[in-house]
Amino acid sequence: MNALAIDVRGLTKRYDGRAVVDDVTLQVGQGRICGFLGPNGSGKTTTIRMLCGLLRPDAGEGQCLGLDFRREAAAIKRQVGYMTQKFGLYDDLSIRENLDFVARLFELPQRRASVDRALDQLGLEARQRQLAGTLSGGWKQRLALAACLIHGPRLLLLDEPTAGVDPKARRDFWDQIHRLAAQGITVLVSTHYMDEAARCHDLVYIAYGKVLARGNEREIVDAAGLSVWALEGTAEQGLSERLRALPGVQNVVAFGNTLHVAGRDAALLAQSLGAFLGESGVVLREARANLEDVFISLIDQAQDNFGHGPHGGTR
Ligand SMILES: Nc1ncnc2c1ncn2[C@@H]1O[C@H](COP(=O)(O)OP(=O)(O)OP(=O)(O)O)[C@@H](O)[C@H]1O
Repeated sequence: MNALAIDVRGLTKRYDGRAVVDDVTLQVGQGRICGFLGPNGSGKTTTIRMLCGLLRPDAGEGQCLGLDFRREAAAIKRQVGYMTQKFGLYDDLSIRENLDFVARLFELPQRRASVDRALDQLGLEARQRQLAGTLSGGWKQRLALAACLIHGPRLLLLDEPTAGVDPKARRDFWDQIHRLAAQGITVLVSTHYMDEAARCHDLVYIAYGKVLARGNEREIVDAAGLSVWALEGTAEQGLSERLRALPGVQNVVAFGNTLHVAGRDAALLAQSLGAFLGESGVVLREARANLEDVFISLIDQAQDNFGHGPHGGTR
């Protein structure tokens, strides 16, 4: 691995005695794109805010950009671009005015040149006079990214940067992220989109504040040891529930017209499905687990281990 841009251990944050980030270790190599995944309320934003010094951790040690992330938070902030979940720029200022405002906040010595560079980098020159409030979601995200980049950060912390953005704009955004990483900028990006997870070099999956999986896509899928069968082209009512009730079936996920039936005990799963097939006449084929199968299985397991709520979130 390259030099580490993020290297923290034991990161912990408690609210009202409850650890919402619990002993998290995070290492991201310089110039890498690390996807940060997990259900709603799993602790991604809290982790990101601790890394850039906006929130004080209750425990944890380590370095961000070679600086002690607890003691040297001010110096880290100057080298980090943080894109929050919510668009935080001024709707009634133009693109250029917004970028100029951010450049002033950073007290950049050559403000005009910095703004011009950011406009050029993100392809925003032609729209520079347009009011931010009139931009579509995709262009707003582009402007937000330009604002993050204006002070020349070495690390980008992006919190669900493409939520609600259409596929073409998301693809453009990710092409830009890859161009930045190729220049040596490190990116930690939270996302709920599996296609975006697949575009990251490394992934970290967190639930209930704990890291449940890490590695690249292949490593995570292999480590999960999930056996998956695909059932195609059936729209039978209630089939998912019947499959879910079989011994050895951990989860059933619909992908369009295909159902993925997954379990950890391959032999038991095959046996159950074999018996079920005989009855129903349904055709199954063995499939390779994908990231979504694995993450759904991980969150189900996490709910058994330390969750209390119903499926779908940890809040
Ligand atoms: N200031 C706070 N006071 C109390 N609880 C908080 C506070 N901030 C966050 N939490 C709780 O901490 C947990 C983690 O929240 P966080 O926003 O980090 O999750 P997340 O993974 O970013 O979620 P999402 O994907 O929905 O953005 C949640 O249960 C949240 O309600």
